[in-house]
Amino acid sequence: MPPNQWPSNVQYISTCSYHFSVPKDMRAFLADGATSVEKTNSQSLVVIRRISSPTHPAKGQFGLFSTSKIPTKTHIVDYIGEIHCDEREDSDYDLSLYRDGDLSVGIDASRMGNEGRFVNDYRGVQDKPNAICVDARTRSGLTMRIESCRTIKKGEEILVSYGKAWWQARRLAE
Ligand SMILES: C[S@@+](CC[C@H](N)C(=O)[O-])C[C@H]1O[C@@H](n2cnc3c(N)ncnc32)[C@H](O)[C@@H]1O
Repeated sequence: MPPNQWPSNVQYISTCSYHFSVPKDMRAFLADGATSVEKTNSQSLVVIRRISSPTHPAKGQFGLFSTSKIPTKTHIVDYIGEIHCDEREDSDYDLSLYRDGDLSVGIDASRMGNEGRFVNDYRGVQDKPNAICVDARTRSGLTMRIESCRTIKKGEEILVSYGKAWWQARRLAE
């Protein structure tokens, strides 16, 4: 069941979907170790909320907020979406998962995803991120996780760094 505030034009999924642009051998590598659908605790640790703070640079959009105190180094939620190898220049929901020479693998949550797609960048909100994106081999294969990098208070927004390259690419496109 999609959580509250879920947009009707985006498919809610709980495991990544593979786009046909992922070559067969790459797909086998990424899915290596996948056994069954991994149960996530996403709905208990985070909630999607509209941002109302007038000073927040993403005011009016949505963000991800903690529902309870989260200790440091805790797996908060997976970043789930469409695993692809084609260009997604127009997507603001595309994270890099893996690179093998010229082949780059991303997770794009613009058309399908889970709560992870609502994580905002810390820039303009606070001095440092309180969470990080890490790749991990889990029972779903190679995935991207959002983990706390310090204790997060109940009700705090979960904020990562998208990386300088992510912002530079968008500035150049403007
Ligand atoms: C992965 S989405 C995050 C969720 C998004 N806020 C939403 O409501 O769907 C990335 C987009 O969020 C916005 N965003 C995230 N962090 C931001 C920040 N620090 N400053 C300005 N905009 C931000 C930008 O519009 C960016 O393209």
